Amino acid sequence: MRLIILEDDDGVGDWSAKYVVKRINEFKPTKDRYFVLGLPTGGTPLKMYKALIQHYKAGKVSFKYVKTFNMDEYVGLPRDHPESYHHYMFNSFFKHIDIAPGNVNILDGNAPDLAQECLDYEQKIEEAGGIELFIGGIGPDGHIAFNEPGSSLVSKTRVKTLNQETILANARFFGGDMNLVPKQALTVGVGTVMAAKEVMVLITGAHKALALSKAIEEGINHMWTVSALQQHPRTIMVCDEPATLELRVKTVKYFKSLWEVHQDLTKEDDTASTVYSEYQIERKISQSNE
Ligand SMILES: N[C@@H]1[C@@H](O)[C@H](O)[C@@H](COP(=O)(O)O)O[C@@H]1O
Repeated sequence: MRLIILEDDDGVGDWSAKYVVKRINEFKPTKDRYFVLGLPTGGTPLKMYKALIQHYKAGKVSFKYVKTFNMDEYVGLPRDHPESYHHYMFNSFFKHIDIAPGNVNILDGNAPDLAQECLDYEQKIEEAGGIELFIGGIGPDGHIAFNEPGSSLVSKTRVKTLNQETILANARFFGGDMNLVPKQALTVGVGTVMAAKEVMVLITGAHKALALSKAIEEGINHMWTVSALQQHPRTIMVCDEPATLELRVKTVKYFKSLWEVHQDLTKEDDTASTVYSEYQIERKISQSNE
């Protein structure tokens, strides 16, 4: 597992966006070979989405051959509700980039048969060839997606009842009123995230410090579901300084000593630059046709 420690949440947004750009460009997606990206919601990834939009506008990346799968969605919240994850994703990211709507996948929390919706979602991920890079966020109780404490670590996409802590944490998005937060959600499972080829988790703020320490310094435990990632061969945790408050000094020192190596992870190589220019050419052609 890698732990990238940045000064603040701006640093986390910038670093993670650069990493996504690099991974997509290195993959060189085409119409016959899509890059499959797993995406989170919440306050934490907003800066990454902003930075990705800037990279897209600067012609550094295209999402034309990218398929996305979101982690979760509330049950029973209308799709156009300002706090639905459909609404969040469209407004914070999708409407600003060149992704085709048909390549966006978000669980439908209003589906007539929720269990079937979850089975179909797993099927769609499989048909897309599996997730290349799953980006996630965590709750202060260490849940990944909506895999609350006690969730099975091999779980797949399913309906989950949210616990009090999550409802309380998310009440800030519903005018501070816990009663307005949906009590259930559809979520990919821990096993769904584990099946991705690579996972990147974004963690910012002192309120996530205990969860981060449980995730990396203690054993795998279903009460801190993000800790399952210790068994994933390719995981990157990207955090800010406040999130490291509960870590041991030697843990922080160790990961900081790898800074040079970590910086290299976002550097584009020569081949990737060639891909940029292909995108740029394509963009120029389509702009001149507009
Ligand atoms: N289901 C979402 C998670 O997917 C998200 O990671 C978490 C953290 O959100 P925030 O980034 O706002 O702290 O919130 C919710 O519980």
